[in-house]
Amino acid sequence: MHALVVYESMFGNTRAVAEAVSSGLATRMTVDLREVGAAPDEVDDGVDLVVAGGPTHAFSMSRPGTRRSAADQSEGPLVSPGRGLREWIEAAGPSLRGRAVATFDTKIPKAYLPGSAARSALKRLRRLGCRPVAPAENFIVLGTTGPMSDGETDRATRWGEHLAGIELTRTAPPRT
Ligand SMILES: Cc1cc2nc3c(=O)[nH]c(=O)nc-3n(C[C@H](O)[C@H](O)[C@H](O)COP(=O)(O)O)c2cc1C
Repeated sequence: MHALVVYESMFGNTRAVAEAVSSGLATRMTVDLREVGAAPDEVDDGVDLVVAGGPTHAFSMSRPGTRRSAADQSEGPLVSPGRGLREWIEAAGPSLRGRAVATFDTKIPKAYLPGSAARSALKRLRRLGCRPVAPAENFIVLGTTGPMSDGETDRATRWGEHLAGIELTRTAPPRT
């Protein structure tokens, strides 16, 4: 079983979540972890599960303008200086059809900031003919540049373990 984990991150928080999810998946699967700029536009046939995550920007997945705004708020180079998750999903779309997928995001838990990159990504993936294996998952940051809320990376590892379990169960050959 093989998983592809694709993440977008401005300040490093979503990258930390993606690494933790990957370590959870790796308890039962081989894992290829890719920053979105280095993710393949043509997803290999051998990939059993695609997990995609990014930061919530303006209630959804990032856009060029929100990434420029993030760059203005950053003291150093961005983790994902190029394209975002939205653009990767569009590019990889044809090769994602029929795949098992799960999505996650990072976001600030404020009532005046509804919306979720993970939910938007899952909606788009479903329209492309993908098969979601879990609800969109949010991981909490305490401010725009972080840090992650206490315990969130551990929870991300457990979520990765959970996903690996779902996928293994669903694709296990029938008992004879
Ligand atoms: C331009 C911009 C817009 C944002 N909009 C939202 C939002 O609508 N809802 C939210 O919960 N967080 C929002 N945030 C906070 C991001 O979710 C936060 O920066 C991100 O989770 C940090 O992850 P990263 O270090 O991987 O980029 C926004 C951040 C930026 C820079």
